[in-house]
Amino acid sequence: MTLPNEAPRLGIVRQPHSEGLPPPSYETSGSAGMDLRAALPQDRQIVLLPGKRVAVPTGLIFEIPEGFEAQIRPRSGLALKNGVTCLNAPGTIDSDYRGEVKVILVNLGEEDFIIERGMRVAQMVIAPVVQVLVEERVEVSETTRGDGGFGSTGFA
Ligand SMILES: O=c1ccn([C@H]2C[C@H](O)[C@@H](COP(=O)(O)OP(=O)(O)OP(=O)(O)O)O2)c(=O)[nH]1
Ligand SMILES: [Mg+2]
Repeated sequence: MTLPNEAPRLGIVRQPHSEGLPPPSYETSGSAGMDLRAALPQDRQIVLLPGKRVAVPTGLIFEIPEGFEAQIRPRSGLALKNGVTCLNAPGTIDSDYRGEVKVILVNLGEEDFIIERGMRVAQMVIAPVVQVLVEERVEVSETTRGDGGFGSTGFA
């Protein structure tokens, strides 16, 4: 898939344990996310027991363009088939983070879940971020909603 040359650029630096794994890429031309792979040693699996969580290494360090973030989100197939999801979804990768990106998975299913090298465990969406100035005020403007929330408009 080819993107225009002026598209924002995500820099990736590999750590040794991700050598040989395919880099993140869009699976289809309209994909919002790029899948992230588990950078485990060939001979090491993670057995994620029901109810347990783990930080899965990706072996990747990112340089996210300024003004963007990376969101780490679950894959729906793993969620539906195995009950495995990202515990902190969406995980936030700050543009100034220079450590290894990890995927925090939790097993909400009933069976053990085996994670192997190269498995696509989550997806990452690059999204624009707006940083705001915080202003302390005496009051906020009136609205029709006011302080109604948490189901105040009904459910049907
Ligand atoms: O799923 C995730 C979430 C975060 N991070 C890394 C990148 C992110 O920039 C950093 C901090 O994440 P966050 O702000 O969510 O965690 P925190 O608990 O607030 O830590 P900190 O005090 O370092 O901000 O940790 C990951 O590798 N994977
Ligand atoms: Mg933080």
